[in-house]
Amino acid sequence: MRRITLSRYLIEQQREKNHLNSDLRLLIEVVARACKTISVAINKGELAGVLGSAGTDNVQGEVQKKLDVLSNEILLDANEWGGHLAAMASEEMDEPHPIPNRFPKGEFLLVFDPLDGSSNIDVNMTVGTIFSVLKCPEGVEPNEQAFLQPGVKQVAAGYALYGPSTMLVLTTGHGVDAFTLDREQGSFVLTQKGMRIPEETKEFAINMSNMRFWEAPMQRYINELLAGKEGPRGKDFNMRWIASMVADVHRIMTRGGVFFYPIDSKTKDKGGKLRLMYEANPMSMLVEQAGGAATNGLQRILEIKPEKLHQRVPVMLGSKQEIDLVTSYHLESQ
Ligand SMILES: O=P(O)(O)OC[C@H]1O[C@](O)(COP(=O)(O)O)[C@@H](O)[C@@H]1O
Ligand SMILES: [Mg+2]
Ligand SMILES: [Mg+2]
Repeated sequence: MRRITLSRYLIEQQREKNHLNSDLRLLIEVVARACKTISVAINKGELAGVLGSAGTDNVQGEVQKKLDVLSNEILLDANEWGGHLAAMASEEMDEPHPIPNRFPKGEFLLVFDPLDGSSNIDVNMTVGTIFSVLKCPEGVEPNEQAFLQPGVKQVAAGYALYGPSTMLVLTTGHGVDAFTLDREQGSFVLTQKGMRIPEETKEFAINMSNMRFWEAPMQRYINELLAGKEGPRGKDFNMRWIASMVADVHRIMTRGGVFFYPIDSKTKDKGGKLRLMYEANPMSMLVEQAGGAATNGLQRILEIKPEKLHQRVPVMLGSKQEIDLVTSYHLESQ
């Protein structure tokens, strides 16, 4: 089989298809390299002393794990000096991180959730990194305002999955391709071209322990799934919940399904649990590029105009038929 490394793939995407320019190519290569470094640290686990809490809180008021902080630093260090970025923003930092003056600057803005699924770290379960790329509007300072663009403006998005094997799943707006890390060679190799999410599914992912806190349309939808063959849906559904969005979304990208983090009475004041810029937007771009759908219950996530960097949103994404149905329940109840 012809082995296509990520480097070769990106050069071909640039040269033959004109899907990206050399700065975006460099950016993706650098992010991929940083993800390899994060993967090595996660793989060593306790041996590298990277497990456990860092003893600090992030801007979201969440306890930071050592790996949250380390992954954030790895992504910042790797991306500062290449000349491809104007600034970076991260779930783990209060403010955007401008490129220091000693380095050249570029046209792109990089946004990331350095370590997703933090509660899985200490139990040796799958976690990931999520990233999104925007263009810095011309003549605009790369401050918070520059980042507040709807998800439709993303020029690339992807995630690294640190599971039994490490994978990189990527879109530059022309479908979704997946790469697997060959640890001996140290390179990501193309292993799946054109990932597609089937329109129909019998599998859903949601944290059911929050059911009593959900709003009526979400309760109605899930109750109908739980009613199985005898209920209005006329079929039995299966459930999975890994509590790492990257892992749950990767399963959906691979074999279909739906993922929900709806608004509930516990998170209503904050607007939801998951973050629009770091989690919802990049995942929605990937899901739509693979033929699925992503809404906040009322509208396409990618069309939401962010009001602040750390904004949170309800998230419903995956197989199109299910997302259309659950969205229609929310719209009806308006
Ligand atoms: O613990 P819960 O409520 O099931 O939430 C799990 C969700 O929280 C997250 O872990 C949030 O991400 P972070 O680990 O980056 O904060 C998602 O990956 C996941 O889907
Ligand atoms: Mg996350
Ligand atoms: Mg995180």
